[in-house]
Amino acid sequence: MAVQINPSILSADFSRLAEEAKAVEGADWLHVDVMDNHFVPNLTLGVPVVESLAKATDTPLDCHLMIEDPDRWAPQYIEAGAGSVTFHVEAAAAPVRLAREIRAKGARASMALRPATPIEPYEDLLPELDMLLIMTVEPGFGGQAFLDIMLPKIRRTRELISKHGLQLWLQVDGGVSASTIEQCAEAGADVFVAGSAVYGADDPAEAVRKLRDQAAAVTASAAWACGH
Ligand SMILES: O=C(CO)[C@H](O)[C@H](O)COP(=O)(O)O
Ligand SMILES: [Fe+2]
Repeated sequence: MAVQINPSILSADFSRLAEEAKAVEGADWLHVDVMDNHFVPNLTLGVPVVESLAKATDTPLDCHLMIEDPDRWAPQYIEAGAGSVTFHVEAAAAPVRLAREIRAKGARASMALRPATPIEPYEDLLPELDMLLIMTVEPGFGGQAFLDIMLPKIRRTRELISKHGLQLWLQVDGGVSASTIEQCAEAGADVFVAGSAVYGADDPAEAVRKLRDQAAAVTASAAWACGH
């Protein structure tokens, strides 16, 4: 699979969401951070905004649910138009059932790990997923510094994906920029969320293209990507 860049609208101007979504058309997915002020100490947007965004852009929506009780809420985001739904394993009561339900409703099922959550206990769940998200900041806010202590976890996860011959995508989110994307790609990530690095740029669409070129150049010669 080619590398993918998913701009995060968390760093966009929320009073102009439709325009901001259009400004990154050409990106692979639009990353939508849903926060409930319980799972994380911040509040963003919910189902009605996702429904409006889905109508305002042709870019598919990658909804990152940083909420309690995703088992209850995830299906509503699919009905609102999300093409991919990520729940946090720390918040899910029944992650296998939830992943199966997301897939059954026609969306891509994705599971996220906070920085302190290891991948190893979840090895057997990987075939149930279309994407795994490794957070490279503590979830809750855009514009934080990239946690390079997450690089070994990205590497170990890529090894597990290869060991089981899986096709799932490996996404990183938090502090991804021109200075950090190459390390993530080298470690094995192939889907990159970028908020401030895209919406903080003068030309967001150009920022997406540059990040994609940078990641693709690394992936082309990365050991993990041979035959990818
Ligand atoms: O999930 C998130 C924060 O919890 C955001 O997707 C992430 O922080 C993107 O912003 P930036 O690229 O500026 O770090
Ligand atoms: Fe996110």
